[in-house]
Amino acid sequence: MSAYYPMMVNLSGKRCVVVGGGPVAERKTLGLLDGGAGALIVVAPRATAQLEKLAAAGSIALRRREYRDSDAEGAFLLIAASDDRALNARLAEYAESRGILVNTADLGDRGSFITPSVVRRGELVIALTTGGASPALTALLKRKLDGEYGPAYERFVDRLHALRKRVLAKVGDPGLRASVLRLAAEELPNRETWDDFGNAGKQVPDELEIQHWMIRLLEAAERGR
Ligand SMILES: C[C@@]1(CC(=O)O)c2cc3[nH]c(cc4nc(cc5[nH]c(cc(n2)[C@H]1CCC(=O)O)[C@@](C)(CC(=O)O)[C@@H]5CCC(=O)O)C(CC(=O)O)=C4CCC(=O)O)c(CCC(=O)O)c3CC(=O)O
Ligand SMILES: NC(=O)C1=CN([C@@H]2O[C@H](COP(=O)(O)OP(=O)(O)OC[C@H]3O[C@@H](n4cnc5c(N)ncnc54)[C@H](O)[C@@H]3O)[C@@H](O)[C@H]2O)C=CC1
Repeated sequence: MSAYYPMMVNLSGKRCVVVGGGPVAERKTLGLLDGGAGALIVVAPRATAQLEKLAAAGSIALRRREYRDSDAEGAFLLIAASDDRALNARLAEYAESRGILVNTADLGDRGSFITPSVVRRGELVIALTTGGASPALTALLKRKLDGEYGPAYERFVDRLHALRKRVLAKVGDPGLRASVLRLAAEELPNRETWDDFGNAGKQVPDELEIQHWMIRLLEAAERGR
């Protein structure tokens, strides 16, 4: 059993390469795009319709042929998702020897990282894994979290972010600052208000609304001292 260290990696401007073009490669490719991968190359003689669509839209560069080592040149990250076990094993070794982060879809702990399940709500990212013990459980828990943390969280986190910037600029006392920001986070959207909140669209938080929120929270924090 391996122990894993979770990180959130910034992929903007980083070259990422996926080897394979089946449903698994497709899922990993979509995950990389959601994660902001800059230059994304997919290499496979056969690719799913969705991967072909992404190529036609210019979101990925699809090389419709077998993998060659030159494909991995300059890569920051590589995903070995072909159905050729020997190739995936060789890719893991090749990438590791060159300091390229590598994931193997069929040989979990042979790579340098594994891919978690992810629920995204704007800047809120919930990632989970069983470390290879049960990907089926990972997928099940993701569906539960997806229901638990609805679309309203995106706007809520946007507003928390705007509030935090304002509080950091305006409130000098670090203790008071922390109290205000903790109180704000405790105002989680609840099930009754979800729909209103979520359906209000992805508005940019209103300056005045944030200012009023900060004043209300400051008063509550002062009262709590
Ligand atoms: C080690 C790891 C390496 C890696 O891929 O990074 C790995 C390995 C393998 N998966 C296999 C099978 C399945 N994988 C899924 C689903 C997912 N697998 C994912 C990750 C991981 N899979 C990493 C561990 C993560 C963890 O444990 O938490 C998810 C979370 C993320 C993603 O892939 O993007 C994604 C859910 C996405 C979502 O829904 O959000 C399902 C369920 C389904 O399809 O519904 C099944 C069938 C049921 C079952 O087997 O449990 C097999 C056997 C293949 C075979 O039989 O040939 C191997 C090979 C092996 O065990 O070594
Ligand atoms: N990690 C995970 O979540 C899961 C992993 N798997 C494993 O992932 C592997 C891939 O699964 P699928 O996408 O369903 O397979 P698939 O058989 O649908 O697709 C395999 C892809 O690999 C490509 N390929 C084969 N040889 C290649 C080469 N030399 N160079 C470049 N591409 C090549 C094929 O053209 C095809 O696009 C399977 O071997 C399976 O063991 C399966 C299910 C889940």
